[in-house]
Amino acid sequence: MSQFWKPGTEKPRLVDDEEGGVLFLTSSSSSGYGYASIEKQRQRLPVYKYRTAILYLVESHATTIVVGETGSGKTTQIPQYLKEAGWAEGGRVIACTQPRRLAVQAVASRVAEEMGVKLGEEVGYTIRFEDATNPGTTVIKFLTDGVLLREMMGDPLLTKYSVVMVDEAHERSISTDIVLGLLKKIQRRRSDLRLIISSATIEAKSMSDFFQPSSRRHRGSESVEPGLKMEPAILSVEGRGFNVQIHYLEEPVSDYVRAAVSTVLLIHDKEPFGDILVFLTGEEDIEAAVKQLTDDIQDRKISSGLIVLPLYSGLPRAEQDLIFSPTSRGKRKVVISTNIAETSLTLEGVVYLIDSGFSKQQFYNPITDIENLVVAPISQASARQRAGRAGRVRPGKCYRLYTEEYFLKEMSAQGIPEIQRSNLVSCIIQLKALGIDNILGFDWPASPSPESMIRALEILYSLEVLDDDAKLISPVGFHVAEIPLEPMISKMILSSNQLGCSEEILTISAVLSVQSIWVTGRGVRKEFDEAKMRFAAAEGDHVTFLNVYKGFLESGKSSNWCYKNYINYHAMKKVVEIREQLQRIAQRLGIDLKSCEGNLQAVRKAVTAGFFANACRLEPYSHNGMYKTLRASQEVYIHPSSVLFRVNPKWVLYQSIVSTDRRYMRNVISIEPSWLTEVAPHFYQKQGL
Ligand SMILES: Nc1ncnc2c1ncn2[C@@H]1O[C@H](COP(=O)(O)OP(=O)(O)OP(=O)(O)O)[C@@H](O)[C@H]1O
Repeated sequence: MSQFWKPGTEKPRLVDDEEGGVLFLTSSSSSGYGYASIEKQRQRLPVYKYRTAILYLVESHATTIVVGETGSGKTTQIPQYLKEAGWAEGGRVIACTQPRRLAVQAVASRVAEEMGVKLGEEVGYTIRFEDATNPGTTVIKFLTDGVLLREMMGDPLLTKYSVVMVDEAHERSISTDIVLGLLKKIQRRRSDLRLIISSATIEAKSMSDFFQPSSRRHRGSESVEPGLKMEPAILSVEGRGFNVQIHYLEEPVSDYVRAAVSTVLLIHDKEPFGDILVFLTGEEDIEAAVKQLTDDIQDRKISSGLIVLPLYSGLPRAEQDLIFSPTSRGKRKVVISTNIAETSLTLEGVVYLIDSGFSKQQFYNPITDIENLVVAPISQASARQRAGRAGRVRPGKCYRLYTEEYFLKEMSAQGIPEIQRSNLVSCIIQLKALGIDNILGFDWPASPSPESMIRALEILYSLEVLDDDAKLISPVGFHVAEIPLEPMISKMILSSNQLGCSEEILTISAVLSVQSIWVTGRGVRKEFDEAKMRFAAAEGDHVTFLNVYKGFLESGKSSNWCYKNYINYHAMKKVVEIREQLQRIAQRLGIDLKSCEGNLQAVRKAVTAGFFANACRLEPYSHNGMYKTLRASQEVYIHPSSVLFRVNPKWVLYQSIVSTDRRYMRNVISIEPSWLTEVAPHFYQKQGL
């Protein structure tokens, strides 16, 4: 297929000679970046001209909102300016949050490099399950907003931080929104705490409205510093790194994976060297693109020089890190990614950017309690962030796989905040653990629907982590809140302690935390089904996972073994990683690490103790495998990927639902109905079961 590219109307902003001319590289390899000293590179970033203004505003205002183009230097420079100005003196720490783990690590290592210090000492980072900081020496700390939220459980006023910078605030992840609401609350108690809210595409006005002091807030303030302004300041950083030329399609395409592959080959044929970053939506279409690209290269007998690298959250760390390795001369790297690379990342060699215009997004319906991950159009703000991954160390080109008219007329300016389209169970338990009892009255930057909140409270109540007054029950509620997984999985882990099967349940929890351990896209369906049958357990998917995990360990964690058995090697390595981390947390919570030695009833009961609310019964006389949920009498079916597909036991539990033509249950296990009343008598009444 061919594409018809036309340059977009976004005016190319030419690089000011003085600002960026010297940085222009003729060398295609990333190693060329070393020509200018790091100090010079820092001074050439647009944000440098605003250094004094930023420091003045932070000094004089409780909250400063910084809006600046992608690549202008907000993330890497502002924390350093603050440190240079003394905000890290006296044992205080400067925090900078990011919505994504990958960005946290990448920016922390860049800042450590710029400061000439070892990562993990003066500059450190913390992400879920990984802490690379030194409490004695770290003064600039990058962390996900989810981790900052967890830190608040131990230190509600965040006393060790002098400044918290919430970066990429436009993303409006659930954690970002909760963090913003809580920081506003903390400010009322700590006027010495400074906030910086930054992004390239944030709606500064609405953010500023959110942080306006209310009279109520003033009354509650304790000893406001003299001269400190509580009204937020807004600073707009003008200028960008390098020009990124935007190209749109003349006609829409229906198959964006195919279009992305063709565009990669087109660039490789026609354009000078420079790496390519492609944004697709998820593991399946990324792996499909990797395969198509590899096949096309072979068919066309191109002496390729192309190094194709997938990037998604399900990949183990070592594989993800390959995207940062420098490209050797004569080679071209193609990174095919989900939106985990959308914000804050600088991949030095990237010159060309291909944007499919889609991402996978969560949509939750509180009435049916069904959460769907669907492929949906991105917003203009996301498209700008994606384009901003090029043009960071040299000029770039961005190919949008949609028309300009579509960008201007169909794409929304900003996405819907995650809090308004997600299940709130995890979010509410965290707020409760922080002592926020009046959830409905919480000051949200964007309010979630009352239905979602009520549904989440109901689920937490049924899990027996909240009492009749909707307060966390000690200690179980606090333990569930402490395990960084969805509360139903956490509850299952805690229950495994009494049932003597924590070893097995930790494995199951780790598998439930990755997307899928099966490789479905390869070869013939029949072969895949046969491979799966080698591990299949009559009890269902959870027990099957135990068999796969055992086989993987016995094979010496062999990739070959995975390949032969249609098992996703990357996912299995991730399972091993997550399991190790969960084991440490379980020990900290006093859970005995014990195996039930094949007593599968204990394992199934522990799963029931977490997921009892997702119980379903096969409809009597059903010929097509129709189940009804016990809770809402919803019609559901076992997903074809489950080992219980067509087996249809009478009583089952599921982990999640995916809706396509029907509502399908994923990760299904058979149970005895009597266990429901045994583990959750408060939830199920004996009658009728
Ligand atoms: N790892 C790196 N290698 C080389 N240059 C880098 C690296 N990280 C950052 N830079 C340089 O610093 C510039 C500023 O990056 P920074 O992440 O601070 O920008 P930003 O304004 O926060 O952008 P964004 O909103 O896209 O995150 C980049 O455009 C690039 O020139």
